[in-house]
Amino acid sequence: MKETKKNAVFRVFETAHCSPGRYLLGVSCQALSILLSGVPFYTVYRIIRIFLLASLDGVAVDTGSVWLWAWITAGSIVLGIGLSIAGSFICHACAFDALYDLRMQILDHMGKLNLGFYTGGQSGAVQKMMNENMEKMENIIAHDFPNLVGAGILLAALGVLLFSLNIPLALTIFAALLIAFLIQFSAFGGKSGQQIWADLNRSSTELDAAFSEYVAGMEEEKIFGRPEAAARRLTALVEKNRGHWIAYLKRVTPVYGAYKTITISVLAFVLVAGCVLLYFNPGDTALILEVLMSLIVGPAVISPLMELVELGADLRNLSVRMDQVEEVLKNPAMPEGIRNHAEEGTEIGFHDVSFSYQDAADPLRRMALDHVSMKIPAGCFAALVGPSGGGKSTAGQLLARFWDVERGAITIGGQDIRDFTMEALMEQISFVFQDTYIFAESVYDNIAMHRPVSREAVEQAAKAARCHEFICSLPQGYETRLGDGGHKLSGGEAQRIAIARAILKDTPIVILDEAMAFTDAENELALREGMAELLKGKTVLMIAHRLYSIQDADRIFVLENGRLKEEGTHSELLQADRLYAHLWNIQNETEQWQMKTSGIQREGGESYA
Ligand SMILES: Nc1ncnc2c1ncn2[C@@H]1O[C@H](COP(=O)(O)OP(=O)(O)OP(=O)(O)O)[C@@H](O)[C@H]1O
Repeated sequence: MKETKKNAVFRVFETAHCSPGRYLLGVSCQALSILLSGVPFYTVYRIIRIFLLASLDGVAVDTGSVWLWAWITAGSIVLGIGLSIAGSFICHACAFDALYDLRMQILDHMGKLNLGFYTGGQSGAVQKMMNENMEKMENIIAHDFPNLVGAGILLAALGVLLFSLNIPLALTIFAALLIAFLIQFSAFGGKSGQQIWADLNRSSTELDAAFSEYVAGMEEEKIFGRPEAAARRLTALVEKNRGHWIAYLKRVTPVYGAYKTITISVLAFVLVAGCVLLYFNPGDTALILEVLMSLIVGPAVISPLMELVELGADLRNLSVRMDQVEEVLKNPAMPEGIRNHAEEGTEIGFHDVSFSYQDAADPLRRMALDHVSMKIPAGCFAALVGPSGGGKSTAGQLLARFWDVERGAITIGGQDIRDFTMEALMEQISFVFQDTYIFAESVYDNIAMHRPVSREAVEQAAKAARCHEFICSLPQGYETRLGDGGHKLSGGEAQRIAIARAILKDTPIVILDEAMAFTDAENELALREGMAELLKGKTVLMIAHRLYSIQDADRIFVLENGRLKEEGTHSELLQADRLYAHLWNIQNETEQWQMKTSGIQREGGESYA
């Protein structure tokens, strides 16, 4: 059965917990002010009527009544302005409150989601929603919805007035407008109309995505590919989009022209109908006045009707935006435990852990970790190695609860990590990623990460992470602004900032995921010396590709295709002569080959190394 969704405005207020009563008051004020904007049409008619009747009857004009209607006109205008200001103020306040509450809910909820949410594609959608959608929702709630209600009420009131005045004339006005709107709907209605609209939307989205990719991939395309081929692909999409626009315009333009002409010339329809009525009822003074009234009030119907149609589309828009908000809020929050700290040390245990990124029902499901059991004693320097895609990063991320395991358990100090509060877990773990995010803030803030730490502590951590020197050479030293619009760091420099963060955080467990991937040989050596002292006594899980960098590890775990293949020390694993020994030999051969080739080049005197 098709699910019927509640009105989008109700959904906003239901989700955002903002007073619907206050909003209703604001909308009522706005609606009343719009309704009052119709009053002068009636009062002016009454004034003209007084003058016309006096001149037809040859009597003096009833100036008292004229003044009364004039005062009513002025009063309705002043009251309308007052109500409009009050309504607008209340509706804006409600919209800001509602959106503030929605933003806070989303932020709060995002804080409860597993960290894996941020490594997926959804974070981009959330960014878009927080920036673009919220702004547009404010507009719809503060302006469009009150205007829509006001336009509806005004339309109903004018309808009642016109029908009570003269039914054939009222029917003429509404029939003309109905025909105009039916013509307009015909442009988008029907299978072919909807197809044209859907094709245009699809090709525009496709074009946007292609443009972004074209710009983002320009470097690679120029170096490895053929930029002219990429430009041709883009040109084809531009042509396609142009074709859809032409099809759309061919359909819409004549229809829109007819719609506009009919709505604007509603007066002509009233005039024709009025003349016909007067032809059959010559000398009917009341009828003359009714025709006059219809001529004055008729055009007043057009603008609220147009607003109803246009704002209706905006409301559909609000519904789509609310769907996106609800989509994020629907992501289940990660259940947290109640343990505030680890009492039993920092031994890490993987107990028969299985995990997949795909659902159980997915036919392409592949286990990222498959029945993995590992024990890393407290204070141990452990390494995770193995072929690419073996599950090393996944294992590190599961330990920090980026996701929860599907089977088995991960423990710290014998305690399931799911029993800890997230804060308690994060107090035990530091994570240094291969790709480091640098905030658009000062170097100091990027290392301190908004924690109350002294300048000395930050500098000490930077010294240990071998980044103090390059920081001092920056224009404003530790106050230099980094990130977007600021000083750009190299990959290696950014990674050393991340290591400084971890050193400063000083947690008993440190996970290093290819943390030295961007570090050159000289810096890696210096970094190791600096870190050795700081990692002393800590439980370290190092994920590495370069085996020579972990040969001193107390324990090495070798993962392949999500399975733990072997474990031991470097010499034990070499002796076992299995996967690790094989990988070690390949890396050695590669290095010797590199040394040989650079040697040959040097001998030939043509080396650029
Ligand atoms: N966010 C993700 N969504 C879906 N699949 C993923 C995700 N991250 C990793 N995978 C898949 O899970 C498997 C294990 O990946 P993982 O990154 O843990 O391996 P790895 O050993 O760290 O690889 P590498 O050495 O190349 O970094 C791979 O098949 C990978 O394609």
